[in-house]
Amino acid sequence: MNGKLAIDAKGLSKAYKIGKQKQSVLKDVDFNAYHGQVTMVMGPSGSGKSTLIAALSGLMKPDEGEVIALGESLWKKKKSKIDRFRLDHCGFIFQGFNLFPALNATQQVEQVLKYCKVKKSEAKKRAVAALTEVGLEKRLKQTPSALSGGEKQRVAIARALSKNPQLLFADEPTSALDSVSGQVVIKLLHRAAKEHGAAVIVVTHDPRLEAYADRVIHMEDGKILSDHFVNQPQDVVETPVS
Ligand SMILES: Nc1ncnc2c1ncn2[C@@H]1O[C@H](COP(=O)(O)OP(=O)(O)OP(=O)(O)O)[C@@H](O)[C@H]1O
Repeated sequence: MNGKLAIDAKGLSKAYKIGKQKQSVLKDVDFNAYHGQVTMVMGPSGSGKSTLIAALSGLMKPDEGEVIALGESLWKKKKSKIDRFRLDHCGFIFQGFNLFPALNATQQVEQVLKYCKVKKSEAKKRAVAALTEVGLEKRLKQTPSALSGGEKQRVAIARALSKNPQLLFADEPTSALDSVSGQVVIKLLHRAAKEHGAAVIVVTHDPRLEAYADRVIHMEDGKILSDHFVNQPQDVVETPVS
């Protein structure tokens, strides 16, 4: 599985209307990502990184272009099927953790598995296993208010990993964290790629994360400026950037 194409997008364009003006945010972008790799998307604020992730993950329909995700044309599906695809195959990690304030760490993970129609007893086992994998086996019963920022982000990662997603999207996952917690988080994302075979796509401003990337893509003004493999795997051929 590792080294196989997971997502392949061609000609993505998106413009937002602000009053009567149109702002082009993605301009004919081609993008792909491979199983088992951490692909980092970097670039200045407003360059279109989050919009790209939204188009790749079925959260926001691009005006033009196609996304082939796990061999299926994402935007040709009905909305309900896109939602199902996201639930079944995609994990998300955001800067703000997005945890439910009233639920403890185990319940945060169980909740998502419930939406994925995993049985209650199985969900509990998987939640504990995922939280143990991120080193939170002693914090299973804590609610977010009793957890540090780094621990909250680890709960969010456990929640994403518990579904064993083939596509893992992280948008600025370390920007609210100190450098030690940030490193733990990126190491976990790296492990998700190497051990679970996920295609991990990380949007970040944080240059320290580059050390853990297999590939670094730079965006500017809605376009991809550069795309290079850092640790070139043998069975992947570098794609030229037009
Ligand atoms: N829903 C929206 N409506 C209107 N404009 C939007 C919307 N979402 C994003 N934009 C604009 O599109 C541009 C690109 O936004 P995007 O969030 O994709 O960039 P980014 O590279 O992720 O930026 P940042 O690093 O600051 O998060 C920005 O100018 C932003 O203001």
